[in-house]
Amino acid sequence: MTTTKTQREELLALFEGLRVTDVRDGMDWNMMHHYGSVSYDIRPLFRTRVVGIARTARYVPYETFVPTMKPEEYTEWVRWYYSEVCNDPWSKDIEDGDVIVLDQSGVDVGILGSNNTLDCFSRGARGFVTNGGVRDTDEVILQKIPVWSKFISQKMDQGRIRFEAKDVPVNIGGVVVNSGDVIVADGDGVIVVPQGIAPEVAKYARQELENDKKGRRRLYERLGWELDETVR
Ligand SMILES: O=C([O-])CC(=O)C(=O)O
Ligand SMILES: [Mg+2]
Repeated sequence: MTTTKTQREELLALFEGLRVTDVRDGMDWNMMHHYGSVSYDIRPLFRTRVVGIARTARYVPYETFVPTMKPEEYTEWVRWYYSEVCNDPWSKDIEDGDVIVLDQSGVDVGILGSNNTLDCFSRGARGFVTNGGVRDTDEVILQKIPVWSKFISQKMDQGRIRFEAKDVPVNIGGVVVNSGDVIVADGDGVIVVPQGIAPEVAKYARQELENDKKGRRRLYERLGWELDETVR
């Protein structure tokens, strides 16, 4: 995994402005046709784009039952659960430019919400990808926090899911994501680029973007349209 701040900035600069489709093409140009595209059922909560470096964590189903208790005892139990069982030790590691990638093992909870996404965002995270759910979505959208998820879930974590490991390989929509991989995400979904091939992928992705711009610029001119930033 890239460690220095400068190396991270250089890596991210290679992908700045590239679309998911350009990066898809750049992977193809490197004979990676089989790899990188996260399943199309993992979608953005709203139209936005992000380029970042993956920071992964895995969560698994909670195996234990919830003891019977009174509502006034439940508040304390939930506090314990979030601090000891479904915690997020990876959040202390967040660096500028991270995309948080969570595997929630198919559990129907909103592991991401209005609070924890904003907290991570304030620490430098640029966006979030989960193969599970997000909740509090009206506020997440209002706060403009980029999230790609499989579904929206109303449910909290306690009694349902627990933290298992951080910085481990995770399977997100059929792609193994490692901490340090490059993540590009936009309205077309999410693509993952293994760090080792990132410069070669970015080079041919850039070629595809420039060809697309050139072609569409000619069509804009034929149509008498004003040129916008997507063709300049
Ligand atoms: O509690 C959670 O795990 C997610 C959530 O609702 C929030 O952060 O607002
Ligand atoms: Mg919440």
